[in-house]
Amino acid sequence: MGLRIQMLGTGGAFAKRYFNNNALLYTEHQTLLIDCGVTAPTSLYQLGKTWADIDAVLITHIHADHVGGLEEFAFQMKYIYQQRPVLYISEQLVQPLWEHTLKGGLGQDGIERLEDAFEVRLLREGQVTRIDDSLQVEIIQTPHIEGKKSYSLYLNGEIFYSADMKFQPALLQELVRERGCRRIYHEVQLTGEGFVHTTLDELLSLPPAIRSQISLMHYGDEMEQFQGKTAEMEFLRQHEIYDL
Ligand SMILES: O=c1ccn([C@@H]2O[C@@H]3COP(=O)(O)O[C@H]3[C@H]2O)c(=O)[nH]1
Ligand SMILES: [Zn+2]
Ligand SMILES: [Zn+2]
Repeated sequence: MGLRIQMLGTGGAFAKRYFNNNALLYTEHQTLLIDCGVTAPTSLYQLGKTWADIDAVLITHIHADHVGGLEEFAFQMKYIYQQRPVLYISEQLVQPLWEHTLKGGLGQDGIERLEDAFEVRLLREGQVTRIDDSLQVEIIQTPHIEGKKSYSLYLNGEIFYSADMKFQPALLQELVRERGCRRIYHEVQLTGEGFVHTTLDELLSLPPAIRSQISLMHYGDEMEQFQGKTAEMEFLRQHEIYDL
């Protein structure tokens, strides 16, 4: 069986009808959590899973809807499961994640740096990191917030996972035309200007050949009003399991 994806949540940062946009990626042998936001623990619980079911976590950027659940993850693994979970992360995010996000809560009881709480495995742009026999990942820095680094993921040389990003049509065209991309999981901001996200109108401006590869995630509570208004692009539904 190939790769499968199950969204812990498909919501944007302020969504209340959907959990934070975090994903469980099931390979042959492992479960990888992509981002771990504030609502990840509750969503995991609703799926009847525990942190022990997660083999590794990968962080794309340090907004709370993507990292707000990491303290609980690290503490439960330390105090309940006596394990140090694996964390895949861009080397550029190690320092800001620890100094600006985790240090206040996690800094205790011998935990003085990120590596004391997690087995850190560094990701680097331009490099492909093998997570297991059926999953390789490459990080691609994409524009999101000025001065805050954020990374999209290119999985197995064929699946693009946007994380949070502004519209990058040239990147999407290049991935599809030159790098064999056959599937795109893309964030979408359904209303308002795309200052830090990609708007639905921007995605609708793409050629049908690209739009037909796109599944939509990281959307607001108003999603239901946009059913039938997204051309070939389907909304991912949280907790459903999809073959990649
Ligand atoms: O100019 C603006 C406007 C809105 N915001 C919000 O802050 C949110 C942080 O999480 P997110 O990256 O999922 O989404 C972001 C936006 O919802 C912003 O950062 N800058
Ligand atoms: Zn977000
Ligand atoms: Zn963000």
